[in-house]
Amino acid sequence: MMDKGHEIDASKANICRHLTRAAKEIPASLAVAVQKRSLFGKLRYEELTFEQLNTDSNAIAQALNDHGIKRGMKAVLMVTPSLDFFALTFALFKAGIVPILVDPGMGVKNLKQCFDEAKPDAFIGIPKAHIARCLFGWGKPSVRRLLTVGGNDVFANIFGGTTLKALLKRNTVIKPRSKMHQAIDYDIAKLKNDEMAAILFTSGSTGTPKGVVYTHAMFEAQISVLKNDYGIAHGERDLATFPLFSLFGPALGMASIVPDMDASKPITANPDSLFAAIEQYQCTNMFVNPALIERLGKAGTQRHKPHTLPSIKRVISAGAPATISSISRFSTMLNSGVEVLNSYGATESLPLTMIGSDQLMKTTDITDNGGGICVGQAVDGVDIAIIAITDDPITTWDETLRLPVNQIGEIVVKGPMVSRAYYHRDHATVQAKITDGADTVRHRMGDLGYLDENGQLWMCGRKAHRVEANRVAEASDKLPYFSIPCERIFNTHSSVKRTALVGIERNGETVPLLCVELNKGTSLTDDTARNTFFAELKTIGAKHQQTVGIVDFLIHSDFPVDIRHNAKIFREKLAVWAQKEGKAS
Ligand SMILES: Nc1ncnc2c1ncn2[C@@H]1O[C@H](COP(=O)(O)OP(=O)(O)OP(=O)(O)O)[C@@H](O)[C@H]1O
Repeated sequence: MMDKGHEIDASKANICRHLTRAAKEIPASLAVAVQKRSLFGKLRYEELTFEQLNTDSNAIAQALNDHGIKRGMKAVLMVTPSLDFFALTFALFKAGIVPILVDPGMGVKNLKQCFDEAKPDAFIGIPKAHIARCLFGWGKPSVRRLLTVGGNDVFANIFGGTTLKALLKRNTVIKPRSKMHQAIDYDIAKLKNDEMAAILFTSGSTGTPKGVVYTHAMFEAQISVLKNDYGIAHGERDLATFPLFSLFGPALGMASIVPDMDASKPITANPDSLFAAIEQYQCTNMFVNPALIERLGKAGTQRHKPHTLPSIKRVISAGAPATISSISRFSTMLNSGVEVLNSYGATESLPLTMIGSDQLMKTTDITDNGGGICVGQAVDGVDIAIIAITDDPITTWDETLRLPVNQIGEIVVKGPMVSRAYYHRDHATVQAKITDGADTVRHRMGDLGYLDENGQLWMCGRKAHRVEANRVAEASDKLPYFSIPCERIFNTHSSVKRTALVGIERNGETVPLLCVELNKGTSLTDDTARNTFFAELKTIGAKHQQTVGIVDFLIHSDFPVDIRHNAKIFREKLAVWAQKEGKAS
């Protein structure tokens, strides 16, 4: 499913071809705008056209080569979204240098592990990233080249590198940045379709983050989906709140408008900055994760005069499950007919399925009754199969592995955006990949779900979060307890904000236990109130086959969740806590 009409030659893959084409076809159009908030709160914007972005990235690619960072090397990129971030990333791709992209929100320990595994040759970062690199010894054994983005020469000298500005000045062919926007040619590296183009780390919600090997063919497939399935066209403007997705903008001929926010902590974003950026550039598209949908929806609707977003034609939500209530609230700011498109996927393969908000609303009843979360139909070119649940590796694909419709199992995907391996994680690769013929690899998502008779995928939680407990006699089957279906049943109680299912050991047996976070303002002050509440939960649980036997409850004041999405509950941590809290209710 390559870009229809633009089939790429297997020996000439490089997504930068889209940028060079846009620079020729729409040179003066806006490619990137970055919002900055001054100390006094005033907003201003820095901009690049497609021609400028193309020229800047050519110049930087040449300067990187002159600095000794060359094709095939790996470079950590820890630069906050800025004009430099865009120009640098495209420069790395143009030069065939492999960027290593990590989510800084994953924590210091995980970051160290990522860098130890990825063995970077170069480290490119803002001053803060270099300070952390020195403090924690990130990449120490392998890094030979350092580059500081922002900051000054004195700082760079202390931390052992040079600044991007100095590098560009030193290069005799290239003018300083302010005068840089003049034609500079660079011979773009042509990578084989299966050659490593980037390493992207997963967020590590079920363990240590894993480095996913990306190829240009995968990026090409993602661009095709965004064009064909999502209908993104040249000339659009995107409010880009996720750095990686913001890079696709210029490759799609769409301007990326980057708001002033910490992309690794979306819930700390100032909604007014985002609304101002949308207004300023009349954005047509928004790429936001569920945490931001929640934050913006609340901020926009809970004010004297509710905010509206009339320029927006499409909202893409991805990365974690969004709640129907937050989508409904957010949608009141949109023109009628504009939908929030919910995407399902993972770092290893994205996007895989999509469902519009109108259709999603109609699935509420099934979700509330334990049918899982509907994540929609597969996008063009993706094949979804459900296989029996096992933690064992599966080496070779066989069609007989497919389970029939409506049966819950592990979600397995095949398609051009599906990665083939983890970087230097052979064990994880064996656990997650299934060979299918000579060239194809299927990816086991580590998620559970089922396909219905209309080909819609329903997500039932992570495989690692299922609870294999002995079912009580009333249960009609011997299935494990699945996290999302069970939790969504209990979440219907009006005092519940969210719940998390865990397994605890009691008298040598695994017992399902439900951790409960109460709605803000709800407190159960005495034992009577608590017992009444637990009795109500028990009644709800007893009504559904999926939850029969869940009779242990614990109230937790604030669930541990990932910083980026504020939605991925760390059930592993809760399980340890619940085990200690012991015999509840
Ligand atoms: N629309 C969605 N609805 C429900 N869950 C989703 C959705 N989109 C993504 N997810 C969840 O997020 C996961 C992908 O997240 P990501 O690639 O960031 O890594 P992670 O799974 O959080 O980390 P790790 O694999 O290291 O544990 C999916 O496998 C799925 O569990």
